[in-house]
Parts: sequence; C-alpha cells; structure tokens
Amino acid sequence: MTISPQEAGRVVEARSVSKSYGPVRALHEVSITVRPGAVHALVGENGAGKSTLAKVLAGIEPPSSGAISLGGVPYVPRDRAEAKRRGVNMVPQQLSLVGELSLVENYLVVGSRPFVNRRSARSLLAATLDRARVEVDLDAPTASLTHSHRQLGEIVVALAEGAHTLILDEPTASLGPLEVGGLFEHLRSLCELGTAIVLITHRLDEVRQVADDLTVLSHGLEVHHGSATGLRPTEIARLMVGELPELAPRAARTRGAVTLRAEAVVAQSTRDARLDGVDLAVHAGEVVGLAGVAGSGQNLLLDVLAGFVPPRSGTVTLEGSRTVTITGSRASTAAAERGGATASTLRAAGLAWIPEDRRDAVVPTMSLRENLAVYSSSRGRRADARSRPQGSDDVSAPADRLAAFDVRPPRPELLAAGLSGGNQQKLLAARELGAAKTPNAVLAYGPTQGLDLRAAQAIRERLVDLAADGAAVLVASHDLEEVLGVADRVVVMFGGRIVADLPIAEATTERLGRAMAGLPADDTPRPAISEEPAP
Ligand SMILES: Nc1ncnc2c1ncn2[C@@H]1O[C@H](COP(=O)(O)OP(=O)(O)OP(=O)(O)O)[C@@H](O)[C@H]1O
Repeated sequence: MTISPQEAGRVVEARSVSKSYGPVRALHEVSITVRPGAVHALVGENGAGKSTLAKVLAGIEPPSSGAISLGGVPYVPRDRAEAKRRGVNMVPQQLSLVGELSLVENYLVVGSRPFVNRRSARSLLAATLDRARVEVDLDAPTASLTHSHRQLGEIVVALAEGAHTLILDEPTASLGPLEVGGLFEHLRSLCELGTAIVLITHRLDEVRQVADDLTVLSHGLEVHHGSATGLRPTEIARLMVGELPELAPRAARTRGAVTLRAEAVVAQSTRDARLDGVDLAVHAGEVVGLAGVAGSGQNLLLDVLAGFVPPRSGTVTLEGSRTVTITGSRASTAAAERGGATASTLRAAGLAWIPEDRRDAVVPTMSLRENLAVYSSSRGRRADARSRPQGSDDVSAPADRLAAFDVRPPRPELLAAGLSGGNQQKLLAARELGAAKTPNAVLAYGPTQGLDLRAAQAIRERLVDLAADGAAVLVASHDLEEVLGVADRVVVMFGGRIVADLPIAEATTERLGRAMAGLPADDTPRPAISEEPAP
C-alpha cells in the first residue's frame, strides 16, 4: 500500500514504550506503528496492557519511558485534549458520555466547543450518523439510550471531533452481530478516507473480519506485530496464551423444579422496550440463554427478575430458602409479611446477579476484599460506597476466592480501580459465582464481556457447574456465541415478548436469527403490524 505525503504526516509510531504503575509493569518496551487507512487490531489476555498502550497513545497516561512520534515528529501529548487536537482520539471501554445530556450537548460541552452553536453541532453529528449508517437519537439524554446506542453515540462524537486516528477500546463488547456488522462497514469506509483505526478486541474472529494489521501483547510484552491477513483465530489465540485447555465435556444434569418464574409480566422502562406479557420458567439445574437484538426487552426482563424494576402487572417468583413473590408494582414475601421484596430480598433468598455494565456492581474506590462483600441495591445508579454489605456471605478467604477466579493480581487490599477491565469482570464473577453456598438462581448479562478466551471459558464452566449443583441459571447476551456456549435451551425476545424457546440442539443460527428479527419460524411473510392508509 502506498502512503500519500499527507497520510505519512499521520503515522503514529511508538518505540520501546514502557509504563509502570508502582511495582506493576503494564508495558515493557512495546513498539507499534499505526498506519493511516488501516484497521490495527490490538489483542491480548486480560491485563496484557492493551488499554494502557491505548491510553499512552491517546495522551491519557504518560509513558514511563520510550518515544512516540506522529508523522515522524515527536508526539508527547500533555493530556487527552492535546492528543485530540492532534487528531488522536480514544473511545474508552467505560463510556464517558454524560448521561443527563444528549449527544449534541455532550459534543458541545464535553468537547469544549463554546463557539459552535447547537444547530451546526447537530447537523455535523447527523451527517456523521448518516455516514455511519446508524440511527441514534441525538436529542434524548444519553442515559435513556440502550447500552449499544450509547456506545455508538460515543464513537460518533469522536468521529465528529475529527479524529484521524481513532482508538476503540473493545467497542464491540456490548454490540449484537448486526450492530457489529454496521460498525465494521463504517470503519472500513473511514479507512478508505484515510482514517487509522486501532481496535482493541477479545473477539478474535473480528481480527480476520476487519483488521489489516495486528499487535499481540502478553504480560506487557509485544509478542507479535505485523500483518493480520491470513491469520486464523486459533493462531492468534496461540500467540496470546499458548494452547487453550480443552473444553470439559458437559456432565449430564437433571432438570429440577422451577426456581425462577415470570408469569404474564408487563413492565415498562425508559431504557428499553416494554415487556408485554412475558412467561418464563427457569428450572433448577438448567442454563437458559436469553437472546435478542438490543431493545427487545431482555435488559428489562432481567431488571424485573432481579427486583430493580417493579412489573406493572404479572408475577415473579423465586423459590429458595423461602419463596419471594413480586406481584404487580407491589412485592411480598412469604417470610417477610411487610413485603417490599426488593433486589436485596431476592438476594437474601439466593439470587446472584451479574449486570450488563460492571460499573453497576463493582466499586472502583473500594478494595477487592470490600468488593467481595458488597453489592449495589439500586439499578441504574453506579455501585458506590453506599452499596450494601452482603451480610451473611462468607468471604473469609478473599485471596483464595480471587485466585480461584484468576483475578490478577489476586491481592485483596488492592483498589478495584487498579484492575484491568477484564479483571474487574472476574472480580464481579468471583463475588457472584464464587460464594461457598450455591445460589438458587443466577441472572447474568454478558458474563464473559471483556474476558479473554481462557477466562471466558472458565466463567462458562462455572455457570454450568452451578447449574449442576442445582442453580437455575439465566444468561442473556448480545453475543449469540456466549449464549450458545452455555445454554441448554435458548429463549428469544422480540418486541417485549418471548417469540421462541428452543432446546440447544434445535437452536441453529438461522432459526435464532429469524426469531431475533421478529420473523416467523418458517418463510411465511409476517403480517404487517400497521399498514399505510390506502391512497
Ligand atoms: N491505574 C492503575 N493502577 C495500577 N495498576 C494498573 C492501573 N491500570 C492498569 N493497571 C495494571 O496494568 C496492567 C495492564 O492493564 P490494562 O488495563 O492495560 O490491561 P488490558 O490488556 O487492557 O486488560 P483487559 O483486557 O482486562 O481490559 C494490569 O496488571 C493492571 O492491573
């Protein structure tokens, strides 16, 4: 590929860059060349140093040593704002949009653009959306958008800010296959216009799908830097972690009585589609997968089942050490007559919960030990120091529990903020899935989000083991593979209803795809929901 003089002025090159956090060596003499007009995938195990390298390139963290250049001249951004001005912008793993503000307002305020008026900001963003071929509401508070739309919105703001080098830290972790496809199409067309994209991902099939160049990090060291063309996912995995352990064959399990049940549940939230009469039963000893495109109601269903959103009508029941019933907007428990069955009551009755966004459940300013003993009792508000102690749960040997879930480093006194994103996810799993007592039911949304192959495999095995020990497990995900990797049966939601319920042997990608798109199981055209009036 020939590079024009203009493009040569935008090549980002890091040479022998190291970065340490106290005694932790996050990067050791890493070199990388990011070319205009190419997608550069950056992969590696959890804690390998990917986000650190991205932050160094984007001016968020200074390197401890090494040199970086932009277009052949030294590039030493003092901060993120300077890197952005030089055209290097990063969309972080944890989204940074202000929830109370719309995308337009985020662009104006957070991007410090006092001289751009609202109308021109709006049309710039609308034009960017158009090119990206995505639809995101520009005027609604971003907190009211689905997670995937907030993710896309953040990318759109960065693009509108004129980045020539765009660093995306796991942008696809919470996107469904259709949205990933749309995003990649856009990334490719941006590349054709000369933009350089650094794509951090754990989904190795994406490397083959979209990347031109590849850097593999392992324990802060660069173990591969070169063309991505022709490399198979298994070869990349081998570069990252050596050989992967074989998946243990699934042990036979017996399905017990229904533990978690939703009956005729109707609910509404501002963040997601409505629930329109949902019936679902999860038995002891089974893993049910919950699939659906974003906005189909699966987030809301989990919020209702976890006790964070009261249903308008219908009933939710958790059978455990006692029976907890949530009816309509009221709640009652057989054991506690005063009612008020909230998330904490469900939890006390043996419900484990892994939310879609780990920030709803992990407190960065608390130590790992404290994080093993707290939980947030309020959905939609970030978990914080007001989070409630878990009480009776046994976390007497936190170091062992952290080590069992391969949290790196497994030091209970460390603050959670010092863990990489994937290791925070493992911490959450250690708390929710690692208690001595098997939970009666597990609700997990994207439990392997941000985890490398080995860690994801370990969490999948843990979920199946919990089912074998008698838990009723419900796993929702945007990622069909994540669902198919654990489920005994797959339930699909569309438009706030359950539209398919298939044993795993019958859950072919085609059948699931049709159900997720709201199409009937056969090829019969679906009757139109509303028709244009006749002219
Ligand atoms: N602010 C910090 N303070 C202390 N240690 C940190 C800090 N940020 C990162 N680290 C450590 O640096 C190492 C690399 O972390 P980094 O976030 O770059 O990994 P990563 O490859 O992006 O992982 P993941 O896939 O889990 O997101 C880890 O050991 C992590 O614990």
